Amino acid sequence: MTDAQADTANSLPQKPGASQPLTCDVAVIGAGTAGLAAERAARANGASTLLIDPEFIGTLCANYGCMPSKLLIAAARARHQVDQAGLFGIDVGSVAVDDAALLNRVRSERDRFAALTRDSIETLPDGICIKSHARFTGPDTLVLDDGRTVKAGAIVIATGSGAALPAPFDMLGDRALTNRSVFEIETLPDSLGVVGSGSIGLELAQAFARLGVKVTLLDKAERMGNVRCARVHGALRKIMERDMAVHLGVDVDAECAQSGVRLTWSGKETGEALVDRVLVAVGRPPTLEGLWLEKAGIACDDSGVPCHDRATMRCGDSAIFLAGDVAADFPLLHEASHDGAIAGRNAAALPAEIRTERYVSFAITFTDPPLVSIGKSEEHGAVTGTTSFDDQGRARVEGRDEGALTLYAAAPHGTLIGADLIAPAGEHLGHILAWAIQHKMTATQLLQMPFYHPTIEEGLKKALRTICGATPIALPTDQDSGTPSGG
Ligand SMILES: Cc1cc2nc3c(=O)[nH]c(=O)nc-3n(C[C@H](O)[C@H](O)[C@H](O)COP(=O)(O)OP(=O)(O)OC[C@H]3O[C@@H](n4cnc5c(N)ncnc54)[C@H](O)[C@@H]3O)c2cc1C
Ligand SMILES: NC(=O)c1ccc[n+]([C@@H]2O[C@H](COP(=O)([O-])OP(=O)(O)OC[C@H]3O[C@@H](n4cnc5c(N)ncnc54)[C@H](O)[C@@H]3O)[C@@H](O)[C@H]2O)c1
Repeated sequence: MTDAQADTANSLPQKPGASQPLTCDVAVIGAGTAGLAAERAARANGASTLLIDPEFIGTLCANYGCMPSKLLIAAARARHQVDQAGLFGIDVGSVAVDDAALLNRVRSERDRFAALTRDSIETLPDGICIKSHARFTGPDTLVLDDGRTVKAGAIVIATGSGAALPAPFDMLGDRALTNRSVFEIETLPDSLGVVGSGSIGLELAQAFARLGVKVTLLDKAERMGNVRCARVHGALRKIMERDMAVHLGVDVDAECAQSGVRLTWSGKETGEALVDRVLVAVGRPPTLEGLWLEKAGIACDDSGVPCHDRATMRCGDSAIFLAGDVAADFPLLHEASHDGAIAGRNAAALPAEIRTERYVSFAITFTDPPLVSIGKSEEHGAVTGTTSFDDQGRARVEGRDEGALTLYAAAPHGTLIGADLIAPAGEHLGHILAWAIQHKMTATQLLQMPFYHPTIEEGLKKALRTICGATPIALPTDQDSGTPSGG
């Protein structure tokens, strides 16, 4: 325990009756997506539960994450479609964005989603929710803000993650935005620096740019979005650069200047830009501080995250489990909710162990077109098949003919193991491929499925045929090997 933590421990107020510990089979720390799922699963499996959270404001997803970001992206898409109308011979005249109306819709819909999440918390049985932080005082005991203690048969840590705000961005005051403040702005800035081209940076940089903001996107890495395939990254870069300036492989410095921020960068290139605000999207470390984990008696990895088994979410042979972003495995919504279900079920079942096979890894970044990464890649000794959407039939019809796809398959049978793509309807192609990969389908088996014409899905055929051609398994012989117009 640090001195500061010891001080906090000593100063925790004592509630009358604090000497009587609260007891339960499973205590869950954090009422976000993962924690709510863990509590539900533990209770459904017969455990008595306590759910501890200092706020109970609903989830990160609803308040500051998935939902407000998709609402802003939806507004940007509406504006972009209007901008594209000329391609189809439709003259819409001049376009004006009403900042206040646009941002109010983002916030009011966001508030509605958050209220729905809070409503679901309201329906939990009486006595389960405790409004407090929780800190470990031992492997099976917690202390609350008011000094009460909790003794639990098992404990699930589901405390999520928080936006990193490293130097020099921490000195910019409210000129630096993170995912918590960016949806609160009253007007769109004229210019915006976006530092970090992970999912948050890519999605919001493109949305703001398409709403008319002059965006400069910077990353210390040479590839945006951690994209594995050079072809797909090339297509992503071309798409992003259409709307903004992109500088990769650079160290970024920032200082307050005039009423905005001066950004300077060096490395692969040097440059500077004066921007109104900076969105800092350089990662989200797990929320572990203040949990007094050192008292929990569990081993942690080099970055301080408790070592855990993804099949059970259990930390070693302790009665402590992880769920959601705090586990730092795949900080995504569907994984947080799956983690929670697995952790809650196993926590209730202790000492029995129920192992779950995890989903194939699957991430969609909601750029336009969407960027998708699934499963394993070439690095794992795969056969590859590629497709370009630059002249694909249906994509061309829609005026959305850009993008690239790389499929990875294992020799000798052409079993699909992964994919990288940026493509129109990418989120739907991604689901088809993720489901096929999860079911261990081969390229031949997927080719034996009906493909409607003309669709974006037809774009998959070329990549699948290349993989079939590279394996001893022949192309399906009862099928036409030609390509329909634009297919
Ligand atoms: C801008 C943005 C966009 C995103 N978009 C997507 C998307 O489109 N698709 C997708 O799949 N994922 C997306 N994500 C990721 C997704 O939102 C997260 O993976 C998911 O919400 C994590 O859920 P969680 O339960 O782990 O965390 P949270 O929902 O943050 O829950 C953690 C809870 O722990 C509580 N807590 C913290 N410390 C303590 C303590 N000491 N004691 C008690 N309680 C504590 C907090 O109050 C909080 O309620 C996005 C994230 C961001 C930031
Ligand atoms: N559509 C989605 O599913 C979605 C959307 C948004 C966020 N998320 C989740 O939220 C998580 C966090 O998102 P994120 O975009 O903040 O993090 P990230 O880890 O995905 O990307 C961070 C980026 O910042 C760069 N970076 C780090 N430090 C830097 C520095 N000092 N200067 C310049 N660049 C720097 C990194 O190279 C990296 O490209 C993601 O991992 C993702 O799981 C998901």
